[in-house]
Amino acid sequence: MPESRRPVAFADIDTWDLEADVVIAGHGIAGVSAAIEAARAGAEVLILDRAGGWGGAAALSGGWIYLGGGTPLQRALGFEDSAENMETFMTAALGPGVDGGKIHAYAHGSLEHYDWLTGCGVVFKEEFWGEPGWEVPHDEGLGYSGGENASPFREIATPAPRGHIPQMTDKRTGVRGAGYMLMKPLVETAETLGVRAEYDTRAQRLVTAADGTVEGLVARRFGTDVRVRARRGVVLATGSFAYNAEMIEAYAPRLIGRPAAAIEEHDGAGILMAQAAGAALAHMDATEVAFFGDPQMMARGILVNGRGQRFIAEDTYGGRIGQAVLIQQDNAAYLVMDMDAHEEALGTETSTPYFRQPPTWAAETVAELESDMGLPAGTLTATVDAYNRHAADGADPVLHKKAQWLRPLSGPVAAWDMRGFTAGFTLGGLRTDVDSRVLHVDGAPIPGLFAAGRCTSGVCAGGYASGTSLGDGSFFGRRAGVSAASG
Ligand SMILES: Cc1cc2nc3c(=O)[nH]c(=O)nc-3n(C[C@H](O)[C@H](O)[C@H](O)COP(=O)(O)OP(=O)(O)OC[C@H]3O[C@@H](n4cnc5c(N)ncnc54)[C@H](O)[C@@H]3O)c2cc1C
Repeated sequence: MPESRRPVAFADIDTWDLEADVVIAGHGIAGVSAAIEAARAGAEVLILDRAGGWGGAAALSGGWIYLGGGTPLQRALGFEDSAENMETFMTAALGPGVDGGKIHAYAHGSLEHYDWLTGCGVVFKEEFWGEPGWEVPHDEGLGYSGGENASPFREIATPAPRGHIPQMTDKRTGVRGAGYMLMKPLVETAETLGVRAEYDTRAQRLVTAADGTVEGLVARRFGTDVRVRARRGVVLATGSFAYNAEMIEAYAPRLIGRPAAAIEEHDGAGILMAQAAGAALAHMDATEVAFFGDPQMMARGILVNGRGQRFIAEDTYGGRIGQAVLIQQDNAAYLVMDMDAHEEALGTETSTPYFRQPPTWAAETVAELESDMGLPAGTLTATVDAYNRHAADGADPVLHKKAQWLRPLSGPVAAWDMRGFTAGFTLGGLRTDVDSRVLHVDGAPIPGLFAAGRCTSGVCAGGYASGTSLGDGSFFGRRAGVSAASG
């Protein structure tokens, strides 16, 4: 029998085990941001987490947080940006079907959000990393993180790097990574404000009054029910459903067997609890998709599909490549490079040296390579012929890779079999308004219920840029805290 998610009737509870004005389920990025703002608004705040401590996926993460509009860091490093420019990029890159109100609020609130983060003690080092990469190799504070400077977005909006990375020392993911360096000052800020936390406490069901108002929740701790009263509001901040196999099958089946950049605690609990109280959902099919390739190599080569054809500008954001491979190319991709390009790539710095594996095939000619790869005769050769003809003129009229990466392939060539090299996490979830109120299927807010982070549908409706999860989790987490505190 699956555990019940149905709301418990408020009238049936006589005694409460824990009590606060605002009760938050989940002590990751959305939860801690909600806690700080609720406490600052004068509420007594209690955070519950099913894990043994704070942090969630956020503390293990790469720490990229999407900020722009001309932040002090962008300006100090010589980059022009505006809220309008940021909004244009986000609308184009994170759709189709973005929530225009959320993107507008996010882009226009970004400067203030930057100040809020640094005011809580988050440090961004004044150094830019401009090479292709998944993460910065050192402690640089700014980088491109969503294909802003690659086709098609560089033609749609003025390119500006918006991936802000909290400074780390002696980088060690999960201990001294940038995600940890984002979470630590926020948690310390919450503690200073008197926010309490209870761990090993798993929120299971909401408690609702007869009129549907959320009055608290029931959690499980070591096999026992814990009844938690929320005098002003409950905030759900429990993360994605990447590790709920049934939900993945139902909503985002391309991710079956390939969860990544998520934690096992992301089992969709917050979504299910709220759904059982009538909450609406949005973009449940949307997924972030990482691609296990080295960006320094990909930019210098060509990526082809199972028909030997190019399908994306190879110098774009790796997450955009991942989505294209998994969703449009049946999870099949091959990287093709000549020897010179390969050697040049190996001479560069990367944060992902483990993606630099030896090639699967190597041959003297493209025709031989094509045959070794089992591609239909004439397909890869036609692709390379066309690529080379235009690359010789410094152009890529097919996919618009930037001129700096264009060079005809010549001499011995090699290919990497990258079929199935994708994994990711879910972006869909509860439908919330710009004030992080959870919306009922009838469109009205559910009284007393708020949510943020990956258990909601945030700024990403389809596309993704690194930093938008920590970004919208913290931005709309804050709003959830303010709304919940105002009762
Ligand atoms: C290796 C890695 C790298 C990443 N890199 C980046 C990056 O650079 N930039 C970026 O934007 N994103 C990145 N992400 C993704 C990002 O970390 C998450 O999407 C983000 O943390 C989601 O925020 P959240 O608050 O919704 O969830 P979390 O930060 O995971 O917090 C959710 C919390 O809820 C708790 N919880 C779950 N269920 C319950 C329950 N029933 N009751 C009580 N508590 C519960 C969990 O234990 C967890 O502590 C990365 C993730 C990983 C793992």
